[in-house]
Parts: sequence; C-alpha cells; structure tokens
Amino acid sequence: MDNTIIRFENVTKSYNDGTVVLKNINFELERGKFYTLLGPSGCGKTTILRIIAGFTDATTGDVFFNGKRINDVPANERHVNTVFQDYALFPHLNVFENVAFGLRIKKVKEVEVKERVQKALKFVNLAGYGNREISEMSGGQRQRVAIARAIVNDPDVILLDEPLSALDLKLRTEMQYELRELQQRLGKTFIFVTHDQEEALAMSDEIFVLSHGEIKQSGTPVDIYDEPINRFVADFIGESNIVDGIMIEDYKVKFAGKEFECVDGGMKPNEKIDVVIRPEDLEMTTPDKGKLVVTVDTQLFRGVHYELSTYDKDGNEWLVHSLKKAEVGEEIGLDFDPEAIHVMRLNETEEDFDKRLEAYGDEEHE
Ligand SMILES: Nc1ncnc2c1ncn2[C@@H]1O[C@H](COP(=O)(O)OP(=O)(O)OP(=O)(O)O)[C@@H](O)[C@H]1O
Repeated sequence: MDNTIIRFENVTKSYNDGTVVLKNINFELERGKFYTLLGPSGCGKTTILRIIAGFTDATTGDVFFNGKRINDVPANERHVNTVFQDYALFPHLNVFENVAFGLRIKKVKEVEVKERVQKALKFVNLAGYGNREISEMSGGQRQRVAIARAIVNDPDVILLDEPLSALDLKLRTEMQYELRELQQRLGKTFIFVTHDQEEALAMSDEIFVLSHGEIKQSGTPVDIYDEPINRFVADFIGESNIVDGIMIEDYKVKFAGKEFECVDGGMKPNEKIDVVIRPEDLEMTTPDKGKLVVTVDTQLFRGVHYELSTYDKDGNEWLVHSLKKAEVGEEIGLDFDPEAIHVMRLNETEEDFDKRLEAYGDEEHE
C-alpha cells in the first residue's frame, strides 16, 4: 500500500507585492512519521504549514492528501490540526472546554465529547486537570492542552508551528522527549516547524532544511549531520569548519595550501569548492604528525570537551573539539581521516547532488 499521506508537487507561493516565499517545493511525507521543517526566520516554513492546513493557497503547484488533490478543499474539511506557537487557548474557558471546543462546533454528542476530551487529556498526562483555568496552568501544561485540543479531533496529521519556543530551555528539552514519545504512541504524522537545529536533530525521523523558500537538503538527522551537501546546511546544522578549496581530480582535494586524499568526486578538474570538516573529526596531535599545523588562539572548557579555536598559516580558522587540553599560543598538529573531509560544490542543490552521485557511482554515499 502507498504509505504517502501528503505530497507537494512543484509548489510555489508568491504575494502580490512580488515577494516569492516558496520557489519550487517537492516532497512526499509518509504516514506515522515525525517530520521537521527547519530553517532561519522567513525561509517559508510556516507558509508550508499554512498551505497544508488550507489557511493559504499555493500560487502554483499541487498539494495531495491521501492521493487526492486538495488545493481547493477548505481548511475545515482537511484532516489536519495545528498547534500554534502561542497555543491560541481561550483564556475564559477552562481546560476541558478548550479541548472540547472543536467538538462542540461540530455538534458532537455530550457523552462522546466527555469521553474524547478525557481520553485526549489522559494522552498528554493531564487527566484530572479539566476544571482548571488556563491561567492556573504552567507554560508546559498549556502546551499540552494545545496538543490535546489538536488530537481530540483524531486528525491524520498534526502540524506544530514552533510549539516549544515560548518555553525555557529545561522545559523545552523535556517537551521534546514528550512530544516525540506522544507522536510514537499516537502513530500519527507530525509536521514540526522550528529554527532550532538541535530540536530538529533530536526529534525527527526526517528533516527538511529550508533557506529562502527552497529545500536545501532533506534526510534523516544522521544523514544531514554527517553528510551535509552544501555550505548552507553544513553551516546551519551543528558546528563546521568551512574553507575554500580546489578539487584537483576525483578523490584529491587541495585546501590550506596542501593536497589531501578524500572520498568525493564527480566534479570538474580544478573546480573551486567548499571544504567542510566537523570540529569533532579533527584530532589534536604533535605538529610533526599533523596533516595541518595550527596555532591555538583560544580555548574554552565545554564540560565534555575542550573547544579550541586555532589558525593555520593561511589564516583559516579551525575549530577543534578535543578531550585533551592545549595551551593558548601553542603550535599543534591536526589529524583527520579522508572521510572527515566533506567536499561541496558551490551552491549545489539536492537534486544536482543526487544526479552527480549517480553519474560517478560513488559507493560511500549510496
Ligand atoms: N501576506 C504577505 N505578504 C507578503 N509577504 C509575506 C506575507 N506573509 C508572509 N510573507 C513573507 O513570507 C516569508 C516567509 O514567511 P514564513 O512565515 O513562512 O517564514 P518562517 O520560515 O516560518 O519564519 P519564522 O520562523 O520567522 O516564522 C517572509 O519573508 C514573510 O515576510
């Protein structure tokens, strides 16, 4: 059976004032998975959610739900519910009535309303809180009321627009676990919007990284972290060292004034590229054993590791995560594996990346 629940085909969105918000969005979302739309403010994440919910139209392109085109289906006939950033709870109604609100509009029978609201409240660990006023609930509890209000309608898809951003860090981390666990218990599709990369990596089955109305990369958190395919993603997700380089030929790259063996290919000879190495992939050693020789500029203790900011003789900065301590001003060597060198074509899209990989039959990435 086709497990796809939502499909976007060449979806664009622009406004009358000429603002282009979504350029050409294509994706397929499967039933029962946790998806995250991740990107900086203004990249179009919320617009995608609004198009799915039916609060705004795509300018061109098609949106499918369970295989049926839904561009013209009104919001209240779509099997989706949204949890908003500010929760949008009614302050004059108690917890029970907030959750019951949608059911009452649909004129569901009182016995059923009671049963469904209680079940939803139990699901979000708020059994027994029905009579509380919203003002008597903490931030995390209000969040859970908002989620209960979404799940009480038994939608196929739950849309969550930065739902954790109003919470303090500790509560946010707790809610990350809770939301993920809730999604797995419910077995529904969640589409979660955030600009927080740690949140995205921690919670998702699959992440779509967006910038300026385009998907820059999609994949599992591990794929996106370990194999960023362009500078934007490498920079946005986790910490990265990014330097200019030249791809001399397949599996041979030059940067910081030296040639190195790498595992990438499929580019033009002597093509200008971006080189990315993660700080945890750089190992501190003595200068004679290092592939690069750098000078330590600053050192911060981060609890698990030391974070060293270092410079090579060309002035490139290399951030290093090291379990060993160094001395500021000391010359050290940096060692790394060929696999740790990520070579990226300038501004390569996901589609072009896939085509290039296919063309040169790379085994490492397949
Ligand atoms: N009615 C409108 N007319 C013109 N431009 C609009 C309109 N609504 C939204 N935009 C623009 O669309 C772009 C994308 O907005 P969107 O809310 O989707 O971004 P976002 O990634 O969710 O950002 P944030 O994280 O700040 O909410 C923004 O540049 C915004 O200014």
